[in-house]
Amino acid sequence: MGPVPADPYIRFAAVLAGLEERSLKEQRELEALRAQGGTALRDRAGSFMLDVGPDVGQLLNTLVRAMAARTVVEVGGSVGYSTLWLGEAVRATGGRLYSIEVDPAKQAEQRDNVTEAGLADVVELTALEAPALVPTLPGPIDLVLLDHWKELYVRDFDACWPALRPGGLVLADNILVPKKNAQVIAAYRRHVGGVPDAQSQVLKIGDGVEFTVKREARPGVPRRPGSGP
Ligand SMILES: C[S@@+](CC[C@H](N)C(=O)[O-])C[C@H]1O[C@@H](n2cnc3c(N)ncnc32)[C@H](O)[C@@H]1O
Repeated sequence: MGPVPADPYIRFAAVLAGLEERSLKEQRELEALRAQGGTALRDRAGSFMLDVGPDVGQLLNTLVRAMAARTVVEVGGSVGYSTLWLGEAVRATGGRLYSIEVDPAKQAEQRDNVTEAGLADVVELTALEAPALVPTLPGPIDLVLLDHWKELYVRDFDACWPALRPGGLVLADNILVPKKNAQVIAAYRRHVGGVPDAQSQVLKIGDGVEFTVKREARPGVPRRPGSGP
């Protein structure tokens, strides 16, 4: 590594660019494995970044800034691509990002990337799963990103929801792609659609992101039509 640039944004952008280059290469490898068929893809899938991509990454950064989010939870940090986008924004809001990654090899890479991007002081990396982490947080959560194994979305939505502030957001990635998750994603959307103070909408960005905002409590007022699937 050469001399560390003084401007924190340049450090962040340089690490991000390296990860985007790696992601493009990995997408070509993933396509080749998919074409091979059998278990080739399943056997190797755990070693890929599987990142949200630049459009969703930038959206995450914009939302944290626009909401002045101070407590942000990421479930599924991988090697740190979305972590960097969220982390750069919480540095601007004076907040803190809690990023969960349960794979030790990925978390080690994530730590290197977060440190190299100059974000180690605002990003807390943990292997505590969401139901264990949430009770330890210092205050209400402003924003949650769910981007881990899809069969855990319901469990971890339920872990975060009671701690989310009114007006807070849960974002769930991979709502439209890959199609192999369609059933488990449909079950997640049905679950969230049944939560009385939740209002959801899917955006066709990246692999499809469901936004779920926590509505303010208004006893006796029925849920808005069209909220949820
Ligand atoms: C799709 S990748 C995350 C990509 C990342 N958000 C990005 O944009 O770079 C999913 C990650 O979730 C992690 N994971 C699996 N189960 C988890 C759990 N219970 N809690 C947190 N992360 C988990 C996997 O190890 C994997 O690295």
